[in-house]
Amino acid sequence: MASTPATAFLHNHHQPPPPPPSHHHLHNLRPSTTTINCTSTTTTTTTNNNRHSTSSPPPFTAKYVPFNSVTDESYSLDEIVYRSSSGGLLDVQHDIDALRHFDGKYWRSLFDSRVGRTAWPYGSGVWSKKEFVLPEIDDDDIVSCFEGNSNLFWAERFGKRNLAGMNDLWVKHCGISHTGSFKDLGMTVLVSQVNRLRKMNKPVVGIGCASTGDTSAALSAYSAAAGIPSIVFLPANKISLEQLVQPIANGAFVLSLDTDFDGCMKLIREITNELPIYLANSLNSLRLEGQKTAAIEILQQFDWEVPDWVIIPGGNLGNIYAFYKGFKMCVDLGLVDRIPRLVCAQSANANPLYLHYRSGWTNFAPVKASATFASAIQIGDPVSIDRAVYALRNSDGIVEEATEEELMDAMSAADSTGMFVCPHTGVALVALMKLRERGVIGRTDRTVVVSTAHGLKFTQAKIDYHSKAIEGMESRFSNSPVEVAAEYGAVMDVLQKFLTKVSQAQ
Ligand SMILES: Cc1ncc(COP(=O)(O)O)c(C=O)c1O
Ligand SMILES: N[C@@H](CCOP(=O)(O)O)C(=O)O
Repeated sequence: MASTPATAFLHNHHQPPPPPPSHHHLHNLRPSTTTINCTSTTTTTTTNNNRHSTSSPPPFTAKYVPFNSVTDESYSLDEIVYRSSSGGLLDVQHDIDALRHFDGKYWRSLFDSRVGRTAWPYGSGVWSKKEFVLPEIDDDDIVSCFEGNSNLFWAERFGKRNLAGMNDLWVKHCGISHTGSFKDLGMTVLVSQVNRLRKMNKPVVGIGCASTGDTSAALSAYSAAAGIPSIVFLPANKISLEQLVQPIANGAFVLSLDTDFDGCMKLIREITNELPIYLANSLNSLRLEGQKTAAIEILQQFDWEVPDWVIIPGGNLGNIYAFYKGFKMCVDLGLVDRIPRLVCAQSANANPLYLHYRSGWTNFAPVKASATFASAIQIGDPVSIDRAVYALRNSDGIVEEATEEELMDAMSAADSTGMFVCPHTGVALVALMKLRERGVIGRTDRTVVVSTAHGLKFTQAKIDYHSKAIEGMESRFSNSPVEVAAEYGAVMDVLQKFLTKVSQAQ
């Protein structure tokens, strides 16, 4: 493996020069396949002997274009722009012809060669796919916490017990991550690009977002790592304490606003148009470039076999499109030959996409989202509605919804098989159960449920469930602590009863 130890510390300039321990140096090594540098024009060979081009590849590039529209309009990624000239969404478009200079086998081997390594920045699950993400950024400008590479967990017991023997069920734990949600995947890309823009003296004083708790946590952590001020707009009393403490601890400027997420989103859009604050919500298509790597990672974890179904909880609806985009790019570049069917799962209390789907995609109307235990998806007017509809229509997709009782039961049932998932994952599990019951998803279909946040962010919801404190909810999987006197006899008594009960059940 080629390394540049003498200059290695330069590649992680947010940290002090490295002390002697070798792991710090390792963390900053250049990649082993430096020959596929994003701007390389030299003859290319690889260390793994896959198909390689003997002619010079053109540089890999990407730009903003209007989303799903045929036009000449485009913008450099170094411009500060969130909307097309007609006010529509933007998309990051890669030079696919340049990437096609290499075949699918080449890209698969390259990405596989980077997994689990410490070479800066390719050890990150996002930056291991740098050429598909932000090909032109300098490695020194990247702000990464080595996000991604999350566990794709075989949910064997949940499948057997709760889905009548479904045996090829997987949970992609995107929430087991630096700040506890999938938002890290997109935020590393956005904050890295802002870091670059600031070095170019572009007018960015801080980065801002509206949030239901996870975007704000990721934004404040990555901004703090880069030394960039962050500003977060939170709907007062609508996010969990664990989520609230994250931006506070990371030193963000936190505004608690007497409105809901949709109200915060409207305000941040207006304010980022006026002040030198860069918008970090997924309206900004840069975020989706990072989030799409979760889809590529799933393919990689299945040795580049394509699952039949991927089920994703949806709120502001950027992520469902990010997954579509990741899968589609792998088809376009020959890494795989098809995409999975996508399912978007919503809380019945915040279900504008579900209603739109049920209307046959005829008329979209925002809703007033009401309180839900899946609080991070309490969103009634999703900014990425057009992206979501596009993703679902092009993947033969389905939208499902889950009631409060359904989602809490599903979350708790999953926890009782050894997971510790968030309520949003509960929403996705309900969608799976409904589609299995209707026979849409088959018993042997390979299915991935995307778990979007860490369960530890939602402890109050779990405590309320297990203590049967939720009005009108049976809490059928509750498991509350037994209060018992600290005496040998009392403890023996309850334990004997417990052991009798469990042996009868076995
Ligand atoms: C935990 C969690 N799950 C799911 C979502 C939905 O993602 P998206 O807004 O991209 O649809 C969000 C945020 O909205 C979230 O924070
Ligand atoms: N759940 C999100 C809502 C905002 O979504 P975004 O992807 O558009 O930033 C959050 O955690 O804030």
